[in-house]
Amino acid sequence: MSKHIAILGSTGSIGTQTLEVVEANPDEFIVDVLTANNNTDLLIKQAKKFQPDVVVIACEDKYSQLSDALNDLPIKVYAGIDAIAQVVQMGSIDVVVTAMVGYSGLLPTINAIKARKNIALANKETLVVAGEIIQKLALQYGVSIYPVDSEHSAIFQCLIGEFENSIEKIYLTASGGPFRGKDKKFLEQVTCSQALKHPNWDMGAKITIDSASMMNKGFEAIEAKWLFDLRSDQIDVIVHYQSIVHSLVQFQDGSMKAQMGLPDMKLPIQFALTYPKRLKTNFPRFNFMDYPELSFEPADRENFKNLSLAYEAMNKGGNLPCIVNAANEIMVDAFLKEKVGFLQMSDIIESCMFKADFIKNPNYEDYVYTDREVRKMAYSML
Ligand SMILES: NC(=O)C1=CN([C@@H]2O[C@H](COP(=O)(O)OP(=O)(O)OC[C@H]3O[C@@H](n4cnc5c(N)ncnc54)[C@H](OP(=O)(O)O)[C@@H]3O)[C@@H](O)[C@H]2O)C=CC1
Ligand SMILES: CC(=O)[C@@H](O)[C@H](O)COP(=O)(O)O
Ligand SMILES: [Mn+2]
Repeated sequence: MSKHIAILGSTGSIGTQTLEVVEANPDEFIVDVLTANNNTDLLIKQAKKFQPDVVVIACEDKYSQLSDALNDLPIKVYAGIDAIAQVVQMGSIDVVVTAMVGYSGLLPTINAIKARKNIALANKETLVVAGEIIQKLALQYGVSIYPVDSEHSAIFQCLIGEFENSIEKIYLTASGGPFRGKDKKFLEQVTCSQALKHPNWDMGAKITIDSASMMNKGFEAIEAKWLFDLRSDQIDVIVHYQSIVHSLVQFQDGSMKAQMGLPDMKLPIQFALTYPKRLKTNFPRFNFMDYPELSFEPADRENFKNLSLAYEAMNKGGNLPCIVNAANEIMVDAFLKEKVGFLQMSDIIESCMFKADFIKNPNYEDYVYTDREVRKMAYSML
């Protein structure tokens, strides 16, 4: 039977690759919902091709352009962020792919879980901000959260067939980004266009900057804590610049399992949608002779302070990861607009961690409050 899917953020890097997976497997999937923020042109093309029941554009000014373009088709058109948070509850949907970027993914994910939809989770910020709430809800509503992020998909794949939680530790691999091996003197001068050149992955702008600053790996550590129920001392980061080993699990008997392959998000996306089934693909295969050496080195937490800040937030818990996320979203946006330097991003995030109200046991409203206040605070420090 075909799976009915909703893709939140269908016009982005993960969203478009999800649609490539759908197109290659027409018997497996039916697209019920597509959403975007602003990009009406692409959303219209996708709607005409995949004929979903519903499309939503977050930016309300774009509503008439979208609805005019689709008015001869049996597609319902809505606009606004509230509409995105509502459509995930549609009865027909089996799985929601959270491919929106940033904090905007949180409420739709909560609503989808409460409507008993399984989640293919790309939006790591959801777990960074509110991992505890998400995991509690998933348990309460009997929902599965399948990781899309390549490292977490790797760990998930390594855990198949392991029936007891016998994980000693996991190693998240990091490419090191475009500035691997560089010192503070160099990092002080780097530009936005240099930071946007990821060595191995073609991704949206926000995660590409996070990879360059190593905040991405810090967020992935927090994401792993919640997905796999680990303590922070069980989560290590190792730099592996080729991005072939996507992550490793070390078990209590000393055995280690890794998942490998060429860097291509279509595999983790597809597996998140088909688990436990593996579909035949024509994705390019890894050839050992193209990579006679794979290298591993420790992460540089001195020059890339964001990694330490994220671990500090994970260790202290409460709303501190939410504080880091909100400050980071403002900083990445400012860096992309050339309003802040590369190293200043970490300094301002650290100041926000120090100054913002700490809440030990936050509820959803506390996260909303924290996100709003820290955005203002970070913005005022630019
Ligand atoms: N790209 C990758 O390879 C990977 C991405 N991820 C994670 O997946 C998520 C998506 O990343 P990526 O695809 O790279 O991002 P992109 O920037 O490429 O795409 C983001 C998508 O979300 C939409 N969007 C952006 N802001 C909002 C908003 N406020 N409300 C509603 N929709 C919004 C965009 O619409 P529009 O096009 O109209 O702006 C677009 O469809 C992130 O959380 C990222 O960390 C994880 C692992 C790998
Ligand atoms: C593809 C993916 O999962 C990204 O999160 C990737 O891991 C980013 O690369 P870095 O290892 O440089 O952060
Ligand atoms: Mn990743």
